[in-house]
Amino acid sequence: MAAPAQKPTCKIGPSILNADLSNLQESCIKMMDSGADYLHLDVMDGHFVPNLTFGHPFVKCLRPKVPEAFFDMHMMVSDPEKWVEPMADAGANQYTFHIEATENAKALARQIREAGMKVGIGIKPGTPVDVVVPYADEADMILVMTVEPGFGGQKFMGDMMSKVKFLREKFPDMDIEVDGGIGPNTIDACAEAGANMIVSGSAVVNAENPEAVISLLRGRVQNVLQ
Ligand SMILES: O=C(CO)[C@@H](O)[C@H](O)COP(=O)(O)O
Ligand SMILES: [Fe+2]
Repeated sequence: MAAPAQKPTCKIGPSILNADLSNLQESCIKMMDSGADYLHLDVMDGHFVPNLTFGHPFVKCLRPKVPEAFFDMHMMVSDPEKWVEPMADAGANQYTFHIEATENAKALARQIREAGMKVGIGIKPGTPVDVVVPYADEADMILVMTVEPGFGGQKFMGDMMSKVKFLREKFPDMDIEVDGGIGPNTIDACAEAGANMIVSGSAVVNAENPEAVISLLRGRVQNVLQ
């Protein structure tokens, strides 16, 4: 029997993309100590997006340094099928692939679940939201990108909020994540549209007081969820 549906709760997941890359362990620990609910780890392959970050060997080294953290892998890669088992083995908790990167989203979702991870499905700004609907049953979370994937520190695309609203109306119990350009000035639009998983990179990582920013973001989302 399927588990009973649970109302989505607010979760704040810092992206460490714009942190000091030579000291990611410390940045991750700092984010968790500042009240992060999870860590959003951006994997880029230089092909699906025009930038390179890190892969499963890095995740495997990071895992024991932040053993309690939930790792949400944002896989901006062209062959998402290829890295499922290595990421699971490295200690990833959720594997978010892009719908644009696979020809068989259903099979990929099954592969991820069989590997013991939660399933996230992401859409780029140019992808219509209805593309993801047939796969929603297979997913724990849908990610609506609010910037073109590839780089941190970009400008928030407010016109993506219509996608979030559409998904929230259709799937009241689903985790809906937004990612890109989110901080104190853009959180209200995300919260009002119905997002409950909030990725924030530069606004949190570059803040003098990351704890205060995380708490502000959480407060704004919780106000709407209540
Ligand atoms: O996936 C991406 C970019 O491709 C994001 O996770 C960004 O890294 C978030 O950073 P900010 O836009 O919040 O600075
Ligand atoms: Fe991301």
